[in-house]
Amino acid sequence: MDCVVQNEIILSSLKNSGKVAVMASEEDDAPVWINDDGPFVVVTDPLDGSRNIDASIPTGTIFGIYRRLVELDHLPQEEKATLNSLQSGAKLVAAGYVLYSSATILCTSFGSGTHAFTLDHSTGDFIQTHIDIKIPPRGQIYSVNDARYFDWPEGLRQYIDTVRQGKGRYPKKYSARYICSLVADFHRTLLYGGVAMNPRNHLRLVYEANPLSFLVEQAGGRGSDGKSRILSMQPVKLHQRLPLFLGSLEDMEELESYGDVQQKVNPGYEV
Ligand SMILES: O=P(O)(O)OC[C@H]1O[C@](O)(COP(=O)(O)O)[C@@H](O)[C@@H]1O
Repeated sequence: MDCVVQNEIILSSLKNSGKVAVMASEEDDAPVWINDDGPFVVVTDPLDGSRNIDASIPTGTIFGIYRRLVELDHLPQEEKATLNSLQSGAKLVAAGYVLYSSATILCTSFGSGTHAFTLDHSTGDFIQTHIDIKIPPRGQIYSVNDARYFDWPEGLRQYIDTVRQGKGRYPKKYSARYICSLVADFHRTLLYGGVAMNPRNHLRLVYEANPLSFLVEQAGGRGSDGKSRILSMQPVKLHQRLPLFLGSLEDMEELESYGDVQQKVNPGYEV
């Protein structure tokens, strides 16, 4: 499986559903208009963490669902496809991800809690295994690529140095976990608590940050760019990138209290 094939599979399923007006994918430069009468708009990162595939490290699919904006129906196709896909995360009606790991897990929210389902390979059904997930208010894990430590701003360095030593608001030493596969790092954070972050302008607002922020908020946590709530942002470009911090409420509050946590230096690491 690769990103291109996965993108095609998702597009073809959405076409067959008859329910989708437009699909915007991280893999495509522009959104694809599917059906004038489709009530929904789908944004997706079809295969996140794809650099991990050859090493059999977990990967995932992320998606968000909006209603089609009928007031835009009169516009040319290209324009309405883009504007429908640029809705603020506050307007999501559903979001989710599929984690491909030791189990295949579909985690989703329709706006009343976050729930997870595990694939039963013998029947092909997804069985509800995690009802109304609540992220612990405080975790003891931080998840970040800390090879970038010397490119971080002072606030972020101080935060990590502090929790590592157990000198923060929670008087225990934190542990580091970083799979470098956003869905997997997020899934662990949702279940165990703590904070998962990528402080540089790397992850996408539309395809990654909004859907995962919706899920974490529905589970009682917070998604921010280090300063502001992700779901309150108005995307201006489809492939807009930003720093992303997702996690337990208390950990997020503590992290944001350091103020200066967004990495400004972004040399474009080639790994
Ligand atoms: O190189 P970094 O900053 O650690 O970024 C790793 C992150 O990038 C991703 O691989 C996504 O990047 P791509 O969209 O370029 O594949 C995430 O899965 C992962 O969390």
